[in-house]
Amino acid sequence: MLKLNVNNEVSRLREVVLGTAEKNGPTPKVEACYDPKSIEHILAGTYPQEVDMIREMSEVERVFEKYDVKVYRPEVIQDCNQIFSRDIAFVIDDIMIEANILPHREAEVHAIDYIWNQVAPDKRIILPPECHVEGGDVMPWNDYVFVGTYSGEDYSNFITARTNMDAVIALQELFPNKTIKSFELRKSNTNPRENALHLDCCFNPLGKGKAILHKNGFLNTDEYNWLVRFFGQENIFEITKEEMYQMYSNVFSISDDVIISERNFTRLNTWLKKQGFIVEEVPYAEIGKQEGLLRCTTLPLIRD
Ligand SMILES: NC(=[NH2+])NCCC[C@H](N)C(=O)O
Repeated sequence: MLKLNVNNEVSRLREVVLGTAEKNGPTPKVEACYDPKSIEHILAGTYPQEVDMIREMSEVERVFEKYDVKVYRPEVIQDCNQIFSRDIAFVIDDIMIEANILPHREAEVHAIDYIWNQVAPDKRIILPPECHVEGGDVMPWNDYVFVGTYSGEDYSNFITARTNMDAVIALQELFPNKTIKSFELRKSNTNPRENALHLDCCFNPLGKGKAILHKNGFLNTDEYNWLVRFFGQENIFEITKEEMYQMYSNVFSISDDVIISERNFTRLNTWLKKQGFIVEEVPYAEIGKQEGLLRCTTLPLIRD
């Protein structure tokens, strides 16, 4: 049996799922895409190649090996995009919740059934079907769980809106001892610079009390300000619209002081090092073309 344990985003990582770009298939048609950044790259002829993405992900695997982190990969499904493992399930405390993911991505979920089946049955949860939720929107943070959502009446028009209020309420019922704190995110199906696809596209809590934040990703200023107060203004690394587009907030913490980041994120990496973090820099720019980065490709199972 797998004894899961994830209470926050930064405690020392022991076991993790890393997505895969194997057999990702050819460049998709625009109509088959579910985020505006992928569409942009298809139209520009710069959509990432499978070989390049496989190479980038193996660099991340190498970093995990260096830190003695056990890595699981999803079972490969022919012609299926399985890069963003973050969204297919998530762990809070010792409970694994299978995501009620965008129907386009449904097939991805069962590629980790072999992990799911190792979790004690009373620790596996599937929320009712009306609860839409993806792991990129869910961040356990000790007594809190931060959740990105969109509750506009036009929710169903947004293929970029993945987590609804039904899920927020269901999570609160599931974890009565935690505070589920939700944040309304800005959504755009067409402009990636105005689209916070998931909470981890505009916010990431780090070790040492620090956090990365992008104000425009939030629809509600009070909710943004709540985070600023929670972490303290002096601990926030505020990113620009362009940096959000580059996925600066989507780094991944192996521990309180070790962070995996993209090697071209110069302004961020310089700041992180100045704060005393060890920054493991990897090439991930090809992965980034599909509106996800390091946090999105990982699904932590066990942290200390
Ligand atoms: N946790 C995340 N931010 N995941 C990014 C997923 C990106 C993927 N193209 C999608 O639209 O679903």
